Amino acid sequence: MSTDPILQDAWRRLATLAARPDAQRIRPLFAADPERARRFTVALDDLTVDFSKTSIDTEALVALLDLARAGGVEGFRARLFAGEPVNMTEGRAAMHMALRAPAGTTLKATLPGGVDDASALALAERKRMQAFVAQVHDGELRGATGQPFDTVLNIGIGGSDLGPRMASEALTLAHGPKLRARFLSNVDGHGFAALARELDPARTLVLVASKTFTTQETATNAQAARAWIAGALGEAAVGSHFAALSTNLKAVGAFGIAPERVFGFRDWVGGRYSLWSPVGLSIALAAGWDVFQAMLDGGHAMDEHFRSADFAVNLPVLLALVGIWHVNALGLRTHCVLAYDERLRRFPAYLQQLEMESNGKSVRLDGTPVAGPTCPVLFGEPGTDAQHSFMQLVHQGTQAIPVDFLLAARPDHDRPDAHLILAANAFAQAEALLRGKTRDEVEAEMRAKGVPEAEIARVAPHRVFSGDRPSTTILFRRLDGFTLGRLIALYEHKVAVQGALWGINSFDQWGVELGKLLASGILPELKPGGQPGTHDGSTTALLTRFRELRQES
Ligand SMILES: O=P(O)(O)OC[C@H]1O[C@](O)(CO)[C@@H](O)[C@@H]1O
Repeated sequence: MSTDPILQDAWRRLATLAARPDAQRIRPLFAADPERARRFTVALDDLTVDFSKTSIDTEALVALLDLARAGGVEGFRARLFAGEPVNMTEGRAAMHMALRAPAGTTLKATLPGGVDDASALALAERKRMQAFVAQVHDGELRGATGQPFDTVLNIGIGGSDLGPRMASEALTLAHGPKLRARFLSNVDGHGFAALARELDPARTLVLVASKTFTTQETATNAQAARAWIAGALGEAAVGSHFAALSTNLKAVGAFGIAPERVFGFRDWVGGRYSLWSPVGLSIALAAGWDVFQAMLDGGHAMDEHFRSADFAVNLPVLLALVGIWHVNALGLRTHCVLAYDERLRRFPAYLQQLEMESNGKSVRLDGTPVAGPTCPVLFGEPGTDAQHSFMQLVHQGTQAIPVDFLLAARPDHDRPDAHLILAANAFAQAEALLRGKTRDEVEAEMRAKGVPEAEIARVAPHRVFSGDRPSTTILFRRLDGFTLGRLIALYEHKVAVQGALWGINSFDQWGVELGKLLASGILPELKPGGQPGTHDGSTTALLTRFRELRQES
């Protein structure tokens, strides 16, 4: 818990406002203020964020903005962009902004061993990537048999998979890819088996994406792909079918990938922020360089906005504060993201890592426990699919779940009727969450249909919607590279602002380590002749049963 009295006051003020009897009501706020929608909507060009369908009123907004100031968000933002080691447990900067900065920018980044000219390094590597992409697209770079590549297979996991997978899908679904992209993340061999059935090794370019190049899943899958290429085309073919995206050039060399096929980056890029780095090569190969560059430009535009806009109109800051209101003031511990856009179907999966790996923490920078909740559990699916699965719970479950709705005004297909149906559903869901349906309305509706009174009494309670369920709508003109870049950077900075306010380090991920360590101990026990180790009773019994089941014919 912070000891700063101004900050403590700011948190207390928020708690007081949240304790008001109507703190979760939203409809009365619209009734009281005809200008509410306008006053609680902020835009950056076409990118429009409407948080009027939350229970944040003027007082709460003032208190939240005060909290942002008292919580040192300005200072944090300055340290972030100055390349200071904001990732204090690893002594590193979080300078992913340098990866999308245009030529002429000077962004530095602290590493454990010194300071990097981050934007210059990023630009140099981007030029190499661009040349590589052009060579693949032009057919200058081909597979060992002389055939041009028709598929890029990205092997990576976590940030080395989720961002590239999400973005390449988002940017190619409308018009088709320049090069088909496939992704292999899970160490489960079924994934590779399915890809090996589908892909032609002679026409597949394999990218091994791993920041550390030590990740077990990626190493296992990369070896499988290597054996697959070598088995089909001969050992000598391997070199022309592989490239690597990593910070660990030594380990890449040991794997046997030639330096000219290695695209590097530095430790000031966190895994979940790496899609802007060479880890995004599959995006550029699939969607084209211009689209990838537009995504970088969009990310940079959001950086500039975040860096310079007053907090009252600063989209990442406001999105962060809306989340703080829900999580800390109102105690809502889940968050749903519904992109009404098939192209963004992997966006919630991507955000799960961005938000939960960044802010799923319970210890403050100074090592003391946090005073309240931090990152909510995030989930989502594309709309309208979500409406036919979990939206029942969002409308009528026992707790309010704040929702982010995302929607493009213009589709990139030629069926405007379908897009209008999609859009109508997005708006209707947000409206239904807000408006709800009273018992009186339900009964009147049933009566008008001639339903008998006994039946009305029996069923009506089940058809009531409480309403006053919060949502934020993010509306934009089109989902192109630029807008996708803006959206991703919007959420990145939102997460960073929340982390700063919670007083935690958003840029490390120690919570993934223990499971990795235990898995490496269990693996030899599972191998033939392996000796059972010391575990809790449940794990010992499960390991025994697993071995028995494997032996049964
Ligand atoms: O790119 P790497 O080093 O293979 O790591 C993959 C992922 O593993 C993690 O370190 C933790 O699971 C993520 O943060 C990262 O994105």
